[in-house]
Amino acid sequence: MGEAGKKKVIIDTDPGIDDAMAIFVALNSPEIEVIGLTTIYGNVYTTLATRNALHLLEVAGRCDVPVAEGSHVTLMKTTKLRIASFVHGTDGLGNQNFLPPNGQPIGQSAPSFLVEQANLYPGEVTVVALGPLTNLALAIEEDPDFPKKVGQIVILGGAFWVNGNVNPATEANIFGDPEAADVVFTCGADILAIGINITHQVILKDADLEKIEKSNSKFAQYLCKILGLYFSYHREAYHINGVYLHDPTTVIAAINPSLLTYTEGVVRVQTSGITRGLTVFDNTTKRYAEMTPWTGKPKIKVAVTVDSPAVVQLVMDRLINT
Ligand SMILES: O=c1[nH]cnc2c1ncn2[C@@H]1O[C@H](CO)[C@@H](O)[C@H]1O
Repeated sequence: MGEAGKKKVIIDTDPGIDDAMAIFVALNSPEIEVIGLTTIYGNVYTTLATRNALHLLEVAGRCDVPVAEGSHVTLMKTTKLRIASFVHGTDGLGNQNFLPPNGQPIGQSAPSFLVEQANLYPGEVTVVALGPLTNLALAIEEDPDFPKKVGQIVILGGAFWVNGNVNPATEANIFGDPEAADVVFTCGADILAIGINITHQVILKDADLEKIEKSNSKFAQYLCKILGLYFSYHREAYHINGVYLHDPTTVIAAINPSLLTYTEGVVRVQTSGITRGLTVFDNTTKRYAEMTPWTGKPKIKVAVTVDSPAVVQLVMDRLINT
């Protein structure tokens, strides 16, 4: 049943510790109605992403939210995937080995679910994409009018004007399926890309974790169990006493875009060579002498600044006050 006045949101997710935080923030945000989760590989394989999505909905007491399983392979049908279990644990949720969920995904595939919902509520569905963009590229393949029917796509992906987190060139979600990312970025939909140039400014610190530990909220209690591994990974890999809030920041961008600023231009994705997965932004101010692969492609919004304290505060509020 639709909830009047609320933005309808589908979260495409590969849970994932920061995905768990993002899903909880979304479920506890009165501005939006989460109408479904779709799953994808990235932090874990897709089968485990589906299991974790169902599990997180059970933890939240929200088994009414449908889960549609997504692609197990890239757009080019590659089965050789890069899975970030070294960031999230082999179970994707901090190596806690929770009991399997009771729920089941719906029969429909993630791309079909995305197409169906965009047709049901034209212009009204926001897709928050937290993993590689395969499901969205497949939705566009299934229905070429999907970009016109979807409301907005808010993407956690890319490293704009900064180094990547997989290698100096590329960010993990884009690296996961560069061909899909190039299809999505150039599809003509209203797209807001949140790259790690933004999310590396939004850090949940040790002191925030202590506040979460003291909270009695069910989300906070649960997150205490899974956040330890994420903190130790960041200490080791980035030498920081805190964790980057990649996925929660992206959900906040869908809820309250005024906490970020953005610029507009054309984004293409490098699909070969040592820079495979690189996101290259054309600000479209230069009139190049020749046609380029960017020429005539639709512009997207790319976030350039973020009010980090406000985002962290909002994430904390939504996790602690339940
Ligand atoms: O070092 C890393 N390698 C691969 N994936 C990472 C790393 N750090 C974070 N993430 C995961 O990739 C997305 C953001 O790029 C987030 O989902 C984050 O959890």
